[in-house]
Amino acid sequence: MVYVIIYTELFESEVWDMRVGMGYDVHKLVEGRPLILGGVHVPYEKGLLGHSDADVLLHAISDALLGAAALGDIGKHFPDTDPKYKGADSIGLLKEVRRLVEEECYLIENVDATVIAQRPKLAPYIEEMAENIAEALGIGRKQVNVKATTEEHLGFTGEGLGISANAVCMLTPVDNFIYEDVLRPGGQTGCQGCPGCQKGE
Ligand SMILES: Nc1ccn([C@@H]2O[C@H](COP(=O)(O)O)[C@@H](O)[C@H]2O)c(=O)n1
Ligand SMILES: C[C@@]1(CO)OP(=O)(O)OP(=O)(O)OC[C@H]1O
Repeated sequence: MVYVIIYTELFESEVWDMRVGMGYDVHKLVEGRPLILGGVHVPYEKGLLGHSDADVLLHAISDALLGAAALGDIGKHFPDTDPKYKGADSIGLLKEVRRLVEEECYLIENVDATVIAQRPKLAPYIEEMAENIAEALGIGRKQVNVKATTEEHLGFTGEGLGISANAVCMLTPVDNFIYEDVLRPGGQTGCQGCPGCQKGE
């Protein structure tokens, strides 16, 4: 009962500030470049063109996270005019996005993303992509979902001219977990009782 009352008060007092974010990115497919998606080198006759490694999936996820934390977008933090990011490994950029999000005292609840590619078949690589993303973000494997779809030969992705990706995420302020933990009957898990991430595991 106390649990319900305090939770109701949290909702009413705006402390319960969950945030959603969405991200979208697209890169052109060209010959002579490796195809990197979710930090996985996917064997294919073409790769994505970009200033960085052009990992369209990680860029969409980065933008979703930055959006949820009201931190702008990937281009603001890693400008494509900066030689520092030439050929950049987007897993490293995603880790930096995580740092920025955590600096704002948010925990990442989940990430869900879709890669839109007519070819190649991505199913064999999806698990490794999700594992890479979970590791870079310091969250559990079950907090990440990656999907792939074709666009039924329609439009620029359907014609194989490029690959795009969409992502959404949810963040929770660290505060909520402190309140939840105080109220949680029984045991405590994770760092100092915080159940929000796997940092201590
Ligand atoms: N590049 C892709 C695209 C799709 N898949 C998998 O195939 C399923 C069916 O795709 P549709 O576009 O016909 O809906 C999809 O759910 C994916 O599992 C893939 O592996 N690689
Ligand atoms: C990460 C960056 C760095 O140049 O990568 P790009 O390969 O330029 O990719 P894009 O998604 O067009 O923009 C994001 C850039 O900030």
